[in-house]
This record gives sequence, structure tokens and C-alpha cells, in this order.
Amino acid sequence: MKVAIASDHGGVNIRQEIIKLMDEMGIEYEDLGAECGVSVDYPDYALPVARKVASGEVDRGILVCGTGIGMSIAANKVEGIRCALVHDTFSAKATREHNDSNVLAMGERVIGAGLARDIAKIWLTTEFEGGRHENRVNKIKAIEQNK
Ligand SMILES: O=C(CO)[C@H](O)[C@H](O)[C@H](O)COP(=O)(O)O
Repeated sequence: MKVAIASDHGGVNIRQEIIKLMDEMGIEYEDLGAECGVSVDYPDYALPVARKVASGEVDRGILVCGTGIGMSIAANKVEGIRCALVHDTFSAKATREHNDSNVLAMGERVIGAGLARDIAKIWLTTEFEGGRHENRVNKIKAIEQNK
């Protein structure tokens, strides 16, 4: 699996923690910034990650900002992206099993690095269940295509 990861200035610490986790897990990743200590605009970081996931260049994306909200709103504007804003381990598992989410967003001003690490680990290792959930995800895809 290959993952693209990015944060704005509000999410640098959790991004570094998740990069450490992916190194430990042997997961290949592309780190798309932002540089530490510079104030940036989160859509400029959400978009490249979302586009790489949507095009199939990478399998998944992880985005971190202060709340995770701005990143998730921006990423979900890209066709094919199902970005889940997650701050608990139950949702991390459920959004993979039920929504087949392909981007994870978290907020560094909301949760600590330890919980973010647990969430990312679960999200990265949980499979989509398919079945009834596949029908529902297909309905989301149909909305995108105005069907
Ligand atoms: O997108 C956000 C809010 O929805 C993020 O939390 C940003 O990191 C935040 O808005 C950045 O705020 P700052 O005051 O410029 O640090």
C-alpha cells in the first residue's frame, strides 16, 4: 500500500507521528508537507493528496490540520474521494469497514498524537466489508455522477 500524507501548520506534529508509524509498519508513503513553522492554507495541501488518491497514484491519503474539518471538506470536493474525519478508534474501524474511506482526516487541536497514531493504525489495517455497504458506497458514487 502507498499513502500520501500532508498537513497544514496546525497538523505538523501528528503528521510526523503518523510518518513514524508508517516507517514502523513498513508502509510506503509520500510526504507532501507542509514545512514546519510556516502558516499555510489547508486546501493547498488537501488537494494534491486527494488528487493522488483519486487518480490511483497512491492507495490512500492522510490529512491533518487543526480540526481536520477544513482538510476533510476540501478533500471531499474531489470526485472519488471518501474522506472521513475521525477522532476515535471505533469510527476509524467503522469508516473502513462501512464507507471504504480512502482518505483519513484528523485534527491536532482536537486529539493527541497517541490517539492519532492508534486511529491511523486501525484505519490503515482495516478492510472494507463490501456486501450491503458496497451498495451504499455505489450510491455515493452515483451522486457524484449526478445519476
Ligand atoms: O481547517 C481548519 C479548520 O477547519 C484547520 O483547523 C486549520 O488548521 C485552521 O483553520 C488554521 O488556523 P490558524 O488560526 O491559521 O492557525
